[in-house]
Amino acid sequence: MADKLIIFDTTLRDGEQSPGASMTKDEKLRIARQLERLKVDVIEAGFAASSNGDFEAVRAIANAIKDSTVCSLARANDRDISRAAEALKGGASTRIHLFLATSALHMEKKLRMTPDQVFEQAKLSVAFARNLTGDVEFSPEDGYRSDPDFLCRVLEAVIDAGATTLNIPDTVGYAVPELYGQFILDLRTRIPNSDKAIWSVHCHNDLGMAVANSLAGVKIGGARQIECTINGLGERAGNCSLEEVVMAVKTRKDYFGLQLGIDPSQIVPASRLVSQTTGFVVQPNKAVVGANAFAHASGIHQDGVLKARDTYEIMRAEDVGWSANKIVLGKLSGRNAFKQRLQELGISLESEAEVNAAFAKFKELADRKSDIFDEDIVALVMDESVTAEQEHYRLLSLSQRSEMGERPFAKVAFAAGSEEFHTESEGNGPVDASLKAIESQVKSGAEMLLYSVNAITSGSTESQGEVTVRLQHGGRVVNGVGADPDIVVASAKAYLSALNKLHSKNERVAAQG
Ligand SMILES: CC(=O)SCCNC(=O)CCNC(=O)[C@H](O)C(C)(C)COP(=O)(O)OP(=O)(O)OC[C@H]1O[C@@H](n2cnc3c(N)ncnc32)[C@H](O)[C@@H]1OP(=O)(O)O
Ligand SMILES: CC(C)C(=O)C(=O)O
Repeated sequence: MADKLIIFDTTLRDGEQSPGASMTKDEKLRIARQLERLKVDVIEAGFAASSNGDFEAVRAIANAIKDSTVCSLARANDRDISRAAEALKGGASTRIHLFLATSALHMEKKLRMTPDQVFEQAKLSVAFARNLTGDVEFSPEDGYRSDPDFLCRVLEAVIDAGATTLNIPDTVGYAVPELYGQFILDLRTRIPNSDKAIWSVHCHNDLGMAVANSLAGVKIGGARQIECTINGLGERAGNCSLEEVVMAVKTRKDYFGLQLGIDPSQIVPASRLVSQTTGFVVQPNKAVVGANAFAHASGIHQDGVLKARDTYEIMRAEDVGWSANKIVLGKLSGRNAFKQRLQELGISLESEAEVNAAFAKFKELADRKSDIFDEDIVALVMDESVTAEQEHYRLLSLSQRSEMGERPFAKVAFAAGSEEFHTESEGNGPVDASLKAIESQVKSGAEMLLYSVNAITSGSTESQGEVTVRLQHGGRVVNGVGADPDIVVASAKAYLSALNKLHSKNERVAAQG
């Protein structure tokens, strides 16, 4: 491939350095297999010398993975390097990744070494690793904050010692794109043997610029490997997001002009797997993999996307592994999106006036309910409202008892026309007991399709609760809504409200017949 960008995934090493993201061997193996399906070029599987568990994880991944290079991190000392080599032994394609800090701050305060000692140790450890494998990456840790003259000296020496990839980390996320890109370019220009190695970027997201910096390292600096993680997982604020750099390079091929080996349709499955494994939720507005990345909630955008998708989408949801883009109906939606959804649901209304009436009801509902499901729309168009005077069933009183370890119990009094009913039942919970008590008298035979609770006044446990109950009977679907600060009372009201709608339809049908 002419000008290929190598994707080096470090979810299993730097990603695992996120507090709370540690993974077992089996979890790492599962993710490695998904990374192989995603066709990443290099999988950094762990830091073999860090623990027996990580050693075993690197070993298992090196044995299982055939299509990606498997890599282990190691400090610049013989023990770490030997452990990495041992864990990687037998792998189809493997790499040892050595690091040693080169910034004045790290050398003096952390390593407590002089620059000359660091220079020697870098050279010796690369040479040692090169005796064990043909693929050696060297990272001058905190490289971006290092003195460029010293860095050039070290990098030139490690290339001579056999390093095949030079990775320039912005370890603390201090870089800005133009400066980082120029930094890489300057190093490449100044070092005489720079073309003997592949140049790589590794950026952290402390200032939210990891992706921008990595792309500048490629575009301005001429790097041909990006180190990144799924969902941007990583130490502190994380690393460069794989999904974002990959889709940026693919979508803006006109600008970057680079080839990638990645199969983008595996991006969303990889994101989900990493999120489920680590318990790190992906924010809804996260680029590419967030739940809202291909969702449209406002009428003007929905209208545009329905007419021509590219009015508001620069990539196809299906291309990155979503099943489709989403038109999310809600209070900001317009008539065109609503009509389209009716069509998809197989509902054809007779006239524009009927569509308008249904749309008005839909807007009213959407003002009260944040999530509008397809079933809400079906209920809405099949439903007919019942005025207070037409109400057949009315709640009179409700009491319930629920104690830990005992089966909940409810007593309900309600009116049906001019009659009063006093009824009681047990149930799985107080709501179930109350609805069973009502049903034991009404005997509607209706099937409950949905029960949902929303807080109308938000933000605290003092909120008014709104319950929606959807019932189906005799081919009809109705929604009943009830509100009350007590969720059990709101549920009984919603149930009776749905029964009222079924009752009023039955009455009308009987009157017509
Ligand atoms: C920028 C990065 O992300 S680097 C990778 C960071 N990842 C991790 O640290 C996760 C895995 N780490 C570990 O499990 C442990 O820290 C180990 C096993 C590596 C080391 O544990 P310990 O031997 O107990 O040492 P500890 O972590 O307390 O201190 C690190 C030591 O390594 C030295 N060191 C740090 N970097 C390097 C390096 N690149 N090469 C050689 N020595 C190094 C430090 O100077 C310190 O040495 P000292 O003990 O003589 O002061
Ligand atoms: C080991 C190196 C590449 C690293 O993770 C960093 O410097 O952030």
